[in-house]
Amino acid sequence: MKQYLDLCRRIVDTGTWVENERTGIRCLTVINADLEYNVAANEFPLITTRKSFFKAAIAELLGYLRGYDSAAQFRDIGCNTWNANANENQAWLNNPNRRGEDDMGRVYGVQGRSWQKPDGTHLDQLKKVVDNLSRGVDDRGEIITFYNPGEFELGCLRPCMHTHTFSLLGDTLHLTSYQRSCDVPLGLNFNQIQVFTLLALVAQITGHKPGMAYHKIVNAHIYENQLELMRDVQLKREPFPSPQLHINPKIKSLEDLETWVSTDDFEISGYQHHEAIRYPFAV
Ligand SMILES: Nc1nc(=O)c2c([nH]1)NC[C@@H]1CN(c3ccc(C(=O)N[C@@H](CCC(=O)O)C(=O)O)cc3)CN21
Ligand SMILES: O=c1ccn([C@H]2C[C@H](O)[C@@H](COP(=O)(O)O)O2)c(=O)[nH]1
Repeated sequence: MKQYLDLCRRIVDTGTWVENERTGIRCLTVINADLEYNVAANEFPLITTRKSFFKAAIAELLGYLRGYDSAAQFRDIGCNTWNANANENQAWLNNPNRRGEDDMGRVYGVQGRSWQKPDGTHLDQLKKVVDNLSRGVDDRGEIITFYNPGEFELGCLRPCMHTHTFSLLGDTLHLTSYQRSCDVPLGLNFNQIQVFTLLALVAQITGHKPGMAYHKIVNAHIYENQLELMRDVQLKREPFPSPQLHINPKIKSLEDLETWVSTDDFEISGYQHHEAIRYPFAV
């Protein structure tokens, strides 16, 4: 939690104002932030200086792992975060590749599970990584990347958290996740949960101990219409200790994640938090 608050404080104190053409809202911005989560010690990086709706973040992660491409699929499993980008983003509404209501196009999980090869066949990046790790193999390229510049025009948004690299040292699995653009009040609240949970889940289904998750962010920003709430409300609060995450031990395979797993299989304990803050969202 301290590292999150330090990043917020750093943006407020030292950030530079940058115009943003896509949203029309300028952002107070810093470049480069390195966050670390101790998954081995189960220090779940849930924001405590406001109430965090962690199940929606885990649902979003499940949707990515399943290769979802529609905001309706995300809604069905308890996540509303893609409604606006699928249905209210003017550039995407004007894009002839959009296939109607709720379509997100070839974003995130579609690339992760079904990367199109030049011969027209598809590559399942996640399955390759899970299969190798399950056999105890780390080929130094256990990488899942959602970043496919050749298909940007086929999706509603370029992926923000775009690449995840797994590393196996003995029987301990580590994760390094890369993010190009980060809405610190809203997006990072979800992204911290997702990086942590991704490592915990992949360690569980491949039979390893979870170690450290390293979260590397390039452009970290606060939108102008969020600044006052962050500076004058959230940053004035004292954080509580980290809660713990409990994942249903019956989850044992990628197939389990694809079929029956839901947000009911994730619980937390020890979550003390301040009251909710509703930050504005820039489409
Ligand atoms: N401007 C912007 N910021 C983002 O963080 C973001 C995007 N766009 N577009 C794509 C996804 C969607 N994401 C989102 C979208 C909404 C919330 C959000 O409204 N969170 C609320 C709680 C939502 C709930 O109750 O489930 C929050 O208070 O954290 C979070 C992440 C992250 N990404
Ligand atoms: O997982 C996510 C997804 C998105 N965001 C934020 C970062 C930016 O504020 C917007 C995306 O805008 P771009 O113009 O494509 O950079 O969404 C996030 O923080 N986390």
